[in-house]
Amino acid sequence: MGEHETGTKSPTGIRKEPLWFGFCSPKPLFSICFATMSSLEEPLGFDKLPSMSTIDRIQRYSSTACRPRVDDMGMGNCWIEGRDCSTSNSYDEECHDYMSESFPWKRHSRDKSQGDTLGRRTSSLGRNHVMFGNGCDKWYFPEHQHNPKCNDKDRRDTANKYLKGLPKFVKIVEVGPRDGLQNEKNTVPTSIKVELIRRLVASGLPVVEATSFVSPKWVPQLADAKDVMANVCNLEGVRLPVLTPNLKGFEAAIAAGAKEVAVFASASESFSKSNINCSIEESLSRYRVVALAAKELSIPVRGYVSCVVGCPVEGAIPPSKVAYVAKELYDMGCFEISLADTTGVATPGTVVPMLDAVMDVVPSEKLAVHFHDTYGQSLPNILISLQMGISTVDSSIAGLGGCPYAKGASGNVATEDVVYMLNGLGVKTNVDLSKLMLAGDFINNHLGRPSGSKTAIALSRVTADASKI
Ligand SMILES: CC(C)(COP(=O)([O-])OP(=O)([O-])OC[C@H]1O[C@@H](n2cnc3c(N)ncnc32)[C@H](O)[C@@H]1OP(=O)([O-])[O-])[C@@H](O)C(=O)NCCC(=O)NCCSC(=O)C[C@@](C)(O)CC(=O)[O-]
Repeated sequence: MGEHETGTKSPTGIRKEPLWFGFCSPKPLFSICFATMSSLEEPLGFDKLPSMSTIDRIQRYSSTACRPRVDDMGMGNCWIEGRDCSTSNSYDEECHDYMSESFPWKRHSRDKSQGDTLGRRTSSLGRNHVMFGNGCDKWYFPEHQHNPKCNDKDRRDTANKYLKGLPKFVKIVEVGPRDGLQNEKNTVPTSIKVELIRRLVASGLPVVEATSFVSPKWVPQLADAKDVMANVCNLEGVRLPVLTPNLKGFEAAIAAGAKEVAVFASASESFSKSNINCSIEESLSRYRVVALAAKELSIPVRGYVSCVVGCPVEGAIPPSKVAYVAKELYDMGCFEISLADTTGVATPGTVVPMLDAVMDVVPSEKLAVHFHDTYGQSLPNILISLQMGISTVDSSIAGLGGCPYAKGASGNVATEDVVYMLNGLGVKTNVDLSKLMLAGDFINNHLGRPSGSKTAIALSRVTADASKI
């Protein structure tokens, strides 16, 4: 079936006007000081330590907490679980030992005062290695073995138990300029989109989905796709895929300079109809035409499956249906299939069976996950996906996004939050979090509202506090 033949079919059903879920009232702009970012930009993973003032606070708190029996504390134990600090309400030697032994930052603070060994160690470990499962040489605390009180093996075993199998590197596919901005109530000017893409690229992101070559009637926010591409298509060191719903979109994308495209199917019949105005099978026929044309030009095609867990109309989606659509996309030549929880209803409990079904038919290294954060489940969903062997994650700067055709869906998981978590896990991304936050700050300033990233909000508060000291 020819593409245009398919594309001119009369609307089959429940096409609706776009539904907007953006924020309403502009808020005061953020002005973020990054002067001290370098020491604050990473989560406290095993290889990180808090500032000395934080250590002081912890010590102060522990000293007052180590007090004699207090009725409302029940058994008279120290607030520190399992320790009996029953002798004094002053700083207690026993508790001090306990703190020294149990919390890595105590040892780190000692190291720090002894020189820059720790600094060198953390920067060499940095985000580039997963520390679990490969033997003692990669353990975070080399000094640990010299401390007779430390039970190194136990901790290694615990880390192995919970974190082994995580990938060493996660490829982040930034979808903010497309998935994020397609859902904005007010169309963002082309120049702002272009600058956002440039800033995202500058942060080290390897893939930035730039725009969509879809009908401007349905997604007017991205009607400037051609102009956006004209300004970014020559950026180096990054891949800039664009969405193409049919051959018309594909041809326009290639003419505009796109070197990679993405097609988007759905595991929900209803969502397929409301999003692209055709059935799942019709969409797959269109995409086969696109995939064929792309193959002739050696253009890589990414495939999306939407509604992989739930659909706003149909409710729960069976994993077998997701697997079917994913396999069809894979078989037609998509080099990667992104599994999208369009409305953000997934939890790890539903992600596992869905991924399990898809992995039966598509290799895990060809899969990506794409979570929306409607219920705040994105990070646990990503973590469980990584544990299951996924190493490509879609996310959106500042948590921008949503789908005009998915009522109630909130933005994508924020890229800053994903990078922060991966940094904390020691998983490499090659993304510079402080530069990423500058990109987020840039678009938030333009949109006139705070970031949708918890990490960005927290780090900007911390830096603001630090700048007052
Ligand atoms: C698929 C169509 C085009 C069908 O649109 P249609 O109206 O059903 O079909 P049509 O083929 O009859 O076309 C109607 C008009 O659009 C034009 N047209 C046709 N194709 C194109 C094109 N490529 N670019 C520009 N114009 C196009 C076509 O030429 C015609 O123009 P007219 O004669 O009326 O002047 C339309 O429904 C559409 O553009 N849908 C896109 C919807 C969209 O972008 N949704 C958001 C994507 S997000 C998503 O899917 C989820 C994802 C990926 O983010 C993952 C997740 O979280 O789930």
